[in-house]
Parts: sequence; C-alpha cells; structure tokens
Amino acid sequence: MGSMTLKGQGPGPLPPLLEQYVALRDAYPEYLLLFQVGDFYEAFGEDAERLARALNLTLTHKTAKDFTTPMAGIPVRSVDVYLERLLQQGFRVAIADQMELAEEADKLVRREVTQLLTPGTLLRENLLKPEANYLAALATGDGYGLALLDVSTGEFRGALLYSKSALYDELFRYRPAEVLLAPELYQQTSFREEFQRRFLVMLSEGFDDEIGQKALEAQFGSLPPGLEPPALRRAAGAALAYALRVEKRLPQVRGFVRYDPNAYMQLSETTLRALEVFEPSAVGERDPERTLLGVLNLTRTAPGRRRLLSWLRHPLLDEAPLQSRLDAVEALVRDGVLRGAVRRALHRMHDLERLAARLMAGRASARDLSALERSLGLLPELRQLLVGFPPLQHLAERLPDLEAVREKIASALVSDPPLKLTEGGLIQEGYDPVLDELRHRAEEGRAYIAQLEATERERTGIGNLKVGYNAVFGYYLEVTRPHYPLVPGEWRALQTLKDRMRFSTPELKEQERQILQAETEAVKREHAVFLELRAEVAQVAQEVRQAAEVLAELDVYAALAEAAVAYGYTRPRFSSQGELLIRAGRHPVVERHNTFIPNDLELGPGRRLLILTGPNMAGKSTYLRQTALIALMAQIGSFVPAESVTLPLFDRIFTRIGASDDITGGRSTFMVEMEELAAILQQATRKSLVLLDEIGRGTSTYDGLALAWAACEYLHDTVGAYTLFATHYFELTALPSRLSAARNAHVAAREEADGLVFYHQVLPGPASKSYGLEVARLAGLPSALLERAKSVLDGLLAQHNSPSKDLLDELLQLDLSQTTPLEALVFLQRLQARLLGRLETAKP
Ligand SMILES: Nc1ncnc2c1ncn2[C@@H]1O[C@H](COP(=O)(O)OP(=O)(O)OP(=O)(O)O)[C@@H](O)[C@H]1O
Repeated sequence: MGSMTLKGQGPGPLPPLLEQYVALRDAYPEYLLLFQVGDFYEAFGEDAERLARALNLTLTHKTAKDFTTPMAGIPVRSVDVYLERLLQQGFRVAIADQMELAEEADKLVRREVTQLLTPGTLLRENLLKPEANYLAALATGDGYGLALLDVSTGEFRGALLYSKSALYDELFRYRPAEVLLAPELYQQTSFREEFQRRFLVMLSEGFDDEIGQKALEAQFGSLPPGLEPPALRRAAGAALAYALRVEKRLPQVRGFVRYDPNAYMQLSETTLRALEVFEPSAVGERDPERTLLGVLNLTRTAPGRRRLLSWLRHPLLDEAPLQSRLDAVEALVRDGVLRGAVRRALHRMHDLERLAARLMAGRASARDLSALERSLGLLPELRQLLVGFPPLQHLAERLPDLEAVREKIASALVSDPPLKLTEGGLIQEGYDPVLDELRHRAEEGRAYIAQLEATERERTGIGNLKVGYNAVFGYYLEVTRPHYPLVPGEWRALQTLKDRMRFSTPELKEQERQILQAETEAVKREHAVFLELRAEVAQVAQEVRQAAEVLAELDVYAALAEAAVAYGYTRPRFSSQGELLIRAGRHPVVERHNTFIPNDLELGPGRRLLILTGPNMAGKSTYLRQTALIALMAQIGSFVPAESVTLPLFDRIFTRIGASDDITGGRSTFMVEMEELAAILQQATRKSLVLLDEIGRGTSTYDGLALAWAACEYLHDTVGAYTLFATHYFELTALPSRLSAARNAHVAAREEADGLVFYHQVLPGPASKSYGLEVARLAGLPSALLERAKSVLDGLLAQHNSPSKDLLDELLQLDLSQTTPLEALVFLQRLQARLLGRLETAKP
C-alpha cells in the first residue's frame, strides 16, 4: 500500500479525517490500525475489508463529500473481546486513540497510536492465557539460534540447535505465539512454507542485527553470558528489539538463560504427538483432558501450570534432582492434610509471576496491588505448613519475607479498589495525612451544605426548602411556587421548572467551589500516593518473582501428589544396572476413561528387544505407549501408574507409532515411516527407549517383513536400545531364538463361539495365530468375502512355508553391523524384485 492512498472512490481529495487515518496507518505498516472515532474503533479501505472478514462484521461505507471508502468498526467498550480474536488470527494491532475531546462537531481531534499489540508480546492480563506466551526468534550461524521471550513474565531463554529437526522439535515444545525469522531464513520460501505449515504461527519480519545488538547492550549493559554464539546473539537481539518496539521498556526482562537441550531427555515432535503428551492426536479428538498433561495438571495456580508444562518439555537425566522432586511429591502423598491445606492456600493465590512482571514494568493497577496483598498474606501460612517436612523445608526457606510490603499495601489501599487510577477511591483513610486533610475539607463543606437546609428554612420560613445537587448547576436551593414570595433578595435564580425554582447564593457557590477544589486535589493526591506506593512495592518485585517461583514448584509437587493419590500411582525407582521392570503398569490416560487391564514388562541389559504380537485391537500400541509414558513421568519426578516400577534413566524416547500421513508435505506414509526409522536408528543409544509399532506395513508384505526383520537385528546388535517392537509379522517371532537379548510377548485374545475376546493381557511367548480375519469378521465384513480371504491366506501360507532357500540364505549372510541403512534398502530392493518375480508366477 502506497502512502496517502486509500481504497475508495471519488474525485475529491481525502477528507481530513481519512487523511489523518492514512498517515497513522502508514506509520505502522505491519499493523492493523484501529482508529477511534467516538465510541468506535474504525478501519477504512482494504483494512476495513480485512477487519470485517476476520471478525465477521458488517462492512459499511464512509462517505464524505466526494469520497467513499469501505468502513468497519468495533465498539470501544468491547474492544478486548475483538482484540483477542484478532490476535488469535495472527494480526498485529495498533490502536489509535482520540487524545482530546471533540469540542466542536467538525473539528479534527488529535489522535495518537497509544498501544501496539502482537500475539507474541502481550502483557495485558485479560488478553493472555495462563500458559507462557512466547515470542521466538530464529537465526543461523554456527547452528540455529533460538531465542524465546515471554514479556508477560520476563522469561528470556534460548538454545543453539544443530539440525533443522532438532529446531522443529524444540519449537514444538514451546509453541511460540509469534516467530521472527532472520532474513536468510525468511527468504528461503521452502523453509518458510514448511515452517508455517507445521506451526501455524505468525511469522514476522523486522529482524535487524544492528538494532538487536544495541537493544541487548541497552537492556543488559553488557552482553549477558551465553550469548557468545552469533546465531544465538542475533536471535536474542531480534526478539528483544522487536518486543521493545511494541512495549518501549521491558524492565521485567532481567537476564538471559542459555540452556542446553542435550541436558534433558530428548523427545521429538513425533514422540510428543504419538504419546499425546500435550494434545490428543486421534483424528477428531479435541478433548484436552485426553492427554498426559490433562491427567497430571491438577495445579492450582497459573505459574504452577506453566512450571508443569516446562517440566514435561524437559524431563531430567540426572537422578539426584529427580529424587529430590520425588521426595517432595512423596511427602505430600503421605500427608493428605498437608496436601489439602497447601492446595487450598495455592488456590487463593494470584498469578504472582505476572504480577511481578507488571510491577517491574510499572504497569500494575490498584487491583493488581490488592491481589498481591491478598496473595502475600498466604505466605506465612504456607511457610508454616512446610516447616518440619524435610523434603519441603527448602521451599519454605526460599520463600521471601514480604510481610512489611503486604502490611504497607493493606494499610494504604481500600479493599476492593476501582480499575481506574485517576478517579479516586483508591487510598484508605488514615494512610496519608495530606489526603485525609483534603477529604476532611470536602467533607466539612458537604456537612455545612447539608446543615444549610435547616438553617435557611428557619431563617426564611420556607418550610419545605431543599438543598439539591446536579451536574449542570452544582448545589442549589429549591423552592416550590407557593413560597416564592419568601425568597430573599440576594438569592440568584438558576432554573425555573413548572412548579418550583432553583436558586444559588454567594455563600453556597463559595462552599461549592471549596468542596470541588478539595475533591479534585484529593483525587490528584490519591493518584500520586498510589504511584508512590506502587514504586515502593516495585522495589520488591524481584522477591515477589522469587516467591512465585517457589510456589510454582510447590504447586507442581502438590498436583503430582494429588494425581498420585487420586489415581493410585507409585514412586518409581531408578536402576543403575539398567533394569526396566514394570509390575502392573497402566496407561495414565486410557485408564481414566476405560476399565484397564494392567500389564507387566521386564527388560534389562540381557533382554533388550521385545517382539510383541497379537491381534489388532488387542492393545499392543497401548502397551507401548504406557511404557513410554511411565518413563516420561518418572523422569519429570512424578509417581507412575503401576504397582511398582524400576527403570534406567533414558536419554531419549523414540516412537514410531501409527501411520502419520504427510499429505501436505507430499511424502507418502511409507516414506515418512522410513525417514522416522532412519532417524531412530541413527540417533538411538543404549540408553534410549525405542517403541516401534508395525514397522513395514506401509509397503508390500515382503519388503515390510524384511525391513522389520533387519531393523530388529540392527537395534539388537548395533544400537542396543531398549526396544519394544509390535508387529503383525508373525515371522518375527523367530527372532528371539537367534538374538540372545530378544524375547517374545503377545497380547492375549481367545476365539470363542461368538468371535474373538480380547483380554488386553500381555503374556510371554509369541501369539499363536494372526487374528486379522477374525477382527475383520467382528467389524462385519460379508462372510463370502471372509471365506475368499481365508482361501487366499491358506495359499499364501503354503507358499510362504516353502520359502526360496537361496533368498533366505542371502538374507542371513548379510552382515548387518557392516551395512548402512541405504545399503540395506538397495539390498532389499534387489531381494524384493526377485521375490516379486516368483510371486507373479505362483499366484493362488
Ligand atoms: N490394557 C488394556 N486394558 C483395557 N483396555 C485396553 C488395554 N489396552 C488397550 N485397550 C483398549 O483396546 C483398544 C485397542 O488398543 P490398541 O490400539 O493398543 O490395539 P493394537 O493391538 O495396537 O491394535 P492395532 O494392531 O489394530 O493397532 C483401545 O481402544 C484401548 O483403549
């Protein structure tokens, strides 16, 4: 859009109002400008059309003398509701307010942009969700630099990542609301498109290295440690500079934390999705409760919720911190009274973390201070509760003493202050002598006037004389018609109504002037007193933030303890010997909605590969997932759904579960499957947990079988990871007789008179049979079709049981420890071509 143009029609020049609009709009080209005209925020021209489309508003037209342009508007009164919707749709919004009252009808009033809003830089509580709200910035250099900034709490962190997939995984964990891409990334159309498709997030430009660098220096004085790598420095600088353009000042951002993603358990985007940690993956499933987060999130405060999310994002690798988390959870599991009291107190807490940020930013309202006061009032009680419980004692010790500041607020503010800071009614009697004096003066004036009614009645003999007040005339004396003759000469008539008149006297006017003056001064004084109070409270903002951190941690412990008790979880033990023993394990989410059959699992250094067979619908995938979820829960410090669990500390969990088509990405199901398998085989270590479900089913049977077979061997011999391999290829059950650390297990089902019965029970040994046809019968396929399928199956089995020996020999001779995945694929392709040739001639 060029400057000073506006979509519209007409010969004339732009009318002054629209000229003003265009000038402001052009000053903020990346923003949607909302332009106050009286009670509405309006947009014109093309922006009116965008606004109307985004919010489903009626498009009207603004017509001035010789010019007509589209117009759409939203009421000033309910602007927040609309802002929320605009931000969710990825709009950046600039709000231009009227800066003066319109004195004459046609006079053009001054307008200024008073607020900028973007999805990733929100500070206003009513536009924020309880979750963290990140602005991310990405730049390249020595790897990918990722910076994450949440201005609502002041959190500023980042990491260096060395592959695109690692970057995507990291971003998937944080779910930023807005992303800034460095020009070298923004200009790569393929990157930008893939990025947008994956994250459905707003990409913003405005990445300037020089400005970023200056912003970092201005914010922190010198470059904070951790920002030495150029990619990270550029990203952090861009994020900060961008947020500063929106917010002007960000005193709540006090430092930068660089973290190392490898210091935590690695969970890829695929794994997080497959395990339904943060969101349900089943098609059509929208219920956020059907996730691990949904089950565990029994936190009572927003900071607690954010902390739980961050623990789930980054499970730990070291035992010591996990044991201290588990100790804390256990203390709260054991003592129900303590847990109840802690959770009740937390429930009354406000979001101290964001309150602290608003305090630092000088944005706290009187209501914020009042909420702070109430929250701080709970600290002594909480401290008292925690003392005497060694695993929780350290929390009590880290809780700062903020009693003095609480008392100060309590003595200063009224208990339920108004939202507006400039209209009085904020400060209590007895806090500020000057204010008290002003109020006293106004009070005296009002008392004098109240008493005037009586004295003047007496003096004038007008029995029903009344003193009244209205906004136009101020105080007046009111006399009804029959008493007009008694009105003294010095009274001045103000207003004549049907049967009465209103008068003023010099004395009344003077009193009124004094009252008004005292009141105005009192309101001003209150504002000043409030600002002083706020500044004083802001001095301890850092301590408030610290209290928020301690309480967030406590909240997570209490939530995990509550879940442990409510759902019957047990404390996991970590094995340094590499034992993985689960007794009566359950799936934490499935068990919430179904009667659940618990199952055991036993793996260890000598039993690393479990081949799991059984009919469809038996529960193989569920068993795989529950194993991973138990490990993940244990490594955030949660109790786990089982009778007992011993497990090693896994460095990563890999999953290849369920077919995930990537239609928009243009890759076939099989291709996605192979790429994921390749990534697993490359990255898994002896300390990883690998879950593979039906590898190879996306291609022809023999290709699939051969690949599955080879993958099992590779995992067993070369990788040595803990592997659960669920499969329909019955042939794979022969593996344990050839691989020393492999075992068979199956999910039990039995054919009964009326069909197949699932027991969902995992038992040792291979399944006796493939039940695919039985499941198909259950599903109601026509019996003629099933009979035909049976005869085809018999034919295939007969053929399969007399395998081509030469092919098998060749397969067996292949040394997998010396074979790259690519060579394996080429080899398989050759085998397949030969097998296919034979199959063609031997069709049943
Ligand atoms: N241990 C269990 N107790 C109770 N219900 C279970 C159990 N395990 C699985 N189920 C239920 O059985 C159904 C099938 O489970 P799942 O998807 O794990 O089967 P599967 O063997 O992987 O099937 P397929 O081979 O078709 O993918 C699910 O609806 C699940 O809720």
